[in-house]
Amino acid sequence: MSFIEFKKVSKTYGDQPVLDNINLSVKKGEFVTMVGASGCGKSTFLKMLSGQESASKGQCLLDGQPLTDEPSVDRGIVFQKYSVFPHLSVLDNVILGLEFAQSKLLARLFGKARAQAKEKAMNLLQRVGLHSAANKYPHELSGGMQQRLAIAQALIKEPKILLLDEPFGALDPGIRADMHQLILDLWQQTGTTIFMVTHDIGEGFYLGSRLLVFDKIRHDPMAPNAWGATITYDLKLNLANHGQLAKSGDSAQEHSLYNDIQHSVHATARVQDEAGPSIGISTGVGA
Ligand SMILES: Nc1ncnc2c1ncn2[C@@H]1O[C@H](COP(=O)(O)OP(=O)(O)OP(=O)(O)O)[C@@H](O)[C@H]1O
Repeated sequence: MSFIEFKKVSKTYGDQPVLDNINLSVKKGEFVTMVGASGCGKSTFLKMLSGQESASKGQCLLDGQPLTDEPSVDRGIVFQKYSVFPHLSVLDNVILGLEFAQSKLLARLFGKARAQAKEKAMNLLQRVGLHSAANKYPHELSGGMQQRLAIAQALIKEPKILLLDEPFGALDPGIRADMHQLILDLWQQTGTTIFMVTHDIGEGFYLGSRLLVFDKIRHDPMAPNAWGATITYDLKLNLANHGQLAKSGDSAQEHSLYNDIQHSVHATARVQDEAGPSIGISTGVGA
């Protein structure tokens, strides 16, 4: 049975279609990266996975059950902009993740439960390279450190799914490379299923075990918002090369797909920006 399944899912906001006929089946432990032109519904898709938004049509299933629209410890979320609490220390930010999960009423743990939470949080801070900053406050951290903290905060609950919305988009290239290694290490250690939105197609190829492209297959230049996007490419990436692709020089096939995807995403972005006649329609390529 699939771990996550979307069956004929569509999403509209008011009368604006955003996503159309999404069909997807994901197994436990996949690392799914998602790319697409700005505004084509990638964050909306993540919000449906997180339960913040529900489908307008179709079914979203987790372990065969409809996804609930309540925040759940099943799902940890990290956004592009640092989503940590400024008035709490690094350590308390991570412990808070557990407090919310374990003590829903008070969001506080006491005594032995807090001591255990502290030990678990320190272990995780060690794994993300922040243990020596445990008593600092977020404003004392660099951007990369704040994203490490946000990832630790999401992972402390041992979520079944980690949702990442452009988590490295605001970071310098050198720090991004460190974060790539960190997220690949954590993925391999935890076996968590990851969905990650990125604007960087190369990052999508580099990190993912599977890459989804969201794009519109129908465009009306006079009404750029008339149609929603769907999944136009669903690529299983070469696991033998996983994490090495960008370094080792891509395989010819993946290189050519990279170019096709870049072309179609840019064409859609151009149509949306200009609402002009230069239209690129992507042809779907199955995995
Ligand atoms: N809560 C909402 N109410 C109404 N419209 C919304 C809402 N959230 C998103 N939209 C619209 O849905 C469309 C898709 O937005 P979404 O943020 O999912 O796109 P995206 O692909 O993640 O974009 P970006 O890459 O720029 O972050 C946009 O036209 C946006 O304006």
